[in-house]
Amino acid sequence: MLINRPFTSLPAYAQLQEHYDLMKDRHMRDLFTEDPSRFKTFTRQFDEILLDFSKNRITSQTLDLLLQLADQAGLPDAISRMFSGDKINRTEDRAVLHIALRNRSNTPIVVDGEDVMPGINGVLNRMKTFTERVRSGEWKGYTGETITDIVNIGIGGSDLGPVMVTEALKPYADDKKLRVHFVSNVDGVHIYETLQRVKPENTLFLIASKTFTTQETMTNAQSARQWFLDNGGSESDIAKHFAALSTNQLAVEKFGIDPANMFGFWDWVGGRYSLWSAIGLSIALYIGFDNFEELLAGGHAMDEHFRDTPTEQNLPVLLALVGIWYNNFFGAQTEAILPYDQYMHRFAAYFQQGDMESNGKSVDRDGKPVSWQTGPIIWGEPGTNGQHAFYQLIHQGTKLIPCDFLAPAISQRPIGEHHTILMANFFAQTEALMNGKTADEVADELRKSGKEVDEVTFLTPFKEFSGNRPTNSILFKKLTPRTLGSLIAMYEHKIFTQGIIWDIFSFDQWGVELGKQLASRILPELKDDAPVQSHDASTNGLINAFKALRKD
Ligand SMILES: O=P(O)(O)OC[C@H]1O[C@H](O)[C@@H](O)[C@@H](O)[C@@H]1O
Repeated sequence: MLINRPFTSLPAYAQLQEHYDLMKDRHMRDLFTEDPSRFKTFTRQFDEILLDFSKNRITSQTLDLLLQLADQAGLPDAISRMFSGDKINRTEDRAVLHIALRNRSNTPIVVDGEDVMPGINGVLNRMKTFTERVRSGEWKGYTGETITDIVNIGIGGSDLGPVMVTEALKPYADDKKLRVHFVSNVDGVHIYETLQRVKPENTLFLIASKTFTTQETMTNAQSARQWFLDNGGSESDIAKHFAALSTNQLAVEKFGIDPANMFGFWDWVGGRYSLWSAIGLSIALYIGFDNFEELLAGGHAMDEHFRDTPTEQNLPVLLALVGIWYNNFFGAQTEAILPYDQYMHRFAAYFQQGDMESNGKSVDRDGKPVSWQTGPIIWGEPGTNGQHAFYQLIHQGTKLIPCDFLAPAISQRPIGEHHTILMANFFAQTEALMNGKTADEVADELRKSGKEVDEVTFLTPFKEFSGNRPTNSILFKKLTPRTLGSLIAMYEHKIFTQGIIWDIFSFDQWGVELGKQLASRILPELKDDAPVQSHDASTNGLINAFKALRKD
């Protein structure tokens, strides 16, 4: 059993509340002036990743109290339970072992009396052989031609991870062996547009679904299958063009996919943590198996750091605690993830699911409603695009938005001065958010530019920046597969840590069920034009309006 003590009853919680009263009006500008070694105090290094969390509204005392909070919530024990295969996902009665998928040291991890590592290594070996056969051209389609295009059909965790990683690691696919495409939305537009770009004889479809029952994925998979049959392929050719990534062998066989083309995983892999499993096959095909292994190695290195490093040096724990400070004491509702790397343009979208599906919960581990805030709203876009879109609100709006800035020191595409300019923006933004610009500075500038006294008085409040807006800076050498693996695992463990401290279950996702159930109830009602009356007035009204509108 995990320790579950209501978050607000932890002794450090009350101390942090008192401490918040002392901190809430303190400006980071003053904290930096008072402590010249602040950068040193609040930076940590892991491999080629530097975390600078000095631009936060914290002092050493804040950090001490937050660390006590983690300790009192039983974090060290929770970590060891996860790593040892305990069934910490209680509402689904499952272990949580995405860490086993990337356990490159191969130490046994036992679930229900069985070491899971041989099974994991077996699937990895099959993925490797398959990847090499397809990439080398040895695997032939039904006309004898090689495969040029991979279409991954999946949604949620069976889509977002592979999309994010294949985008982030595009430079590692420079050998242009294969193109990858992703179809997720049940909107027919998505599969239509994708199929426009591929030919049946050169295309390999990966049907990616943990359950193999997800309506969107099954609908898209059936349409892909039909398209294949309508455009030259036959039933007996399916085996050359369809593979399944799933835990559900029966459903895979029922669909008509050769079990030899099925890559399995296990119920202890959560969908949003599954890119490390067979769900990552599109990644391996795209960047090659060696690079996929490097990704796993990076994740594993972060796992060891998370498990073995004292909390005050532990990157995921520190990120989690700083997040809790704003979420639960300053009342911040959201967190922005802002990668200054165009290849990471789906990183925030990926962790939208990672974080919000994990910690978007409102009952504690005893099933009682929580009286404190849990998971934040996660959002973000790559810099510098965000700067010209929504940063105005981050700088001068009424909301406090803690931001993570991420950037590589070395660009994958060093062209002229681009990267230096990009990084100048990165540093300028975090500096501006911290320092702001005082009324005196603004007025002085206006006077120097020749403005009259009245104009200076009028304009000053609009041009003033309060500053004191928190950021973490995460700087790394280069976006290699290994570093990306570590960054992903770092955020995964941040989410885990917060879930433990908030006393919630982070590995189930019951909240996605109701909408699914209702959609399957409504679907038959949409098949004819008869008016419906079985719902509330709004839903009836909308369905009936839709039925009227769709008649041309
Ligand atoms: O891989 P599957 O089973 O198709 O599930 C796809 C997605 O479905 C639901 O939205 C949730 O359960 C997600 O966590 C999951 O990633």
